[in-house]
Amino acid sequence: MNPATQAPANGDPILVVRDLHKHFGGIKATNGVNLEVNRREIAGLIGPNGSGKSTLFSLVSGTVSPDSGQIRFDGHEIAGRNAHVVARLGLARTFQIPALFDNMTVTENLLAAAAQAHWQGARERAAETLSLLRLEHVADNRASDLSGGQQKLLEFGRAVMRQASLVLLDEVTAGVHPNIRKIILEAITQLRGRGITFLIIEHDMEMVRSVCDRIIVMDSGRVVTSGTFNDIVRNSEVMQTYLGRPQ
Ligand SMILES: Nc1ncnc2c1ncn2[C@@H]1O[C@H](COP(=O)(O)OP(=O)(O)OP(=O)(O)O)[C@@H](O)[C@H]1O
Repeated sequence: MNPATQAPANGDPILVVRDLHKHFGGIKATNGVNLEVNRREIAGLIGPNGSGKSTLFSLVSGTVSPDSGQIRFDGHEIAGRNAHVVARLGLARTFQIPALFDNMTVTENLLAAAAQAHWQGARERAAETLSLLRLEHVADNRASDLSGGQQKLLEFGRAVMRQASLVLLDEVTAGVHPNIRKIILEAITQLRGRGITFLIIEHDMEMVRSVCDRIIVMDSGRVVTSGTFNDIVRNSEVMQTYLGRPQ
């Protein structure tokens, strides 16, 4: 059985995005995005390169301000709010290129993430996170000495340390060894069991199939459809849009 189906989403949206626009010069990076993510859902966000997925993450997490539109997170209107405010409300994101403190150890990187959010119980949580992500053996290594895959694990761990209710993962398994990908997939499923919601940008359709309850498809700055993996695969127009262009 697909472990991702053990804790179904309950239909209560934690994130609602309405008519979200952002342009960079003449490029409409998001051009009227509408989407919802339900509590405890693992939602996949797919689409061709340049379709606006990372920009959407930046708009939702507050590192970029929208030109117009609404973003409602856990009952709060957050469009244009500062990233620190959004993080404090319980939203965490990872970046495609891990944003680590290179000269600090793995444990220190985890503790630093907690210091930015919830310090209480941070040492215990760091130990749990090291165990969840099988990073105990490198706990005292500097982040810069880790492999690329381990750095991705640590980036994920830093999001976990923030005790967020919604975690946005930007290609967290891209280019990692299959063993590390398995650790990440198991951790996502386990954390969802504890009530955390995930929105995941992912190009790897096998990863999407194995972990996501629902897939949201973007193209040219808009959401074009959403559905289960089987719905999406059956939709030949979407598959052509997604697979018919260079990735
Ligand atoms: N800071 C920026 N300045 C100028 N253009 C930008 C900026 N950020 C994004 N864009 C442009 O906006 C469009 C959407 O980019 P975005 O990175 O959101 O797409 P994406 O779907 O995440 O792509 P990928 O899968 O390659 O990461 C692209 O044309 C991109 O070049």
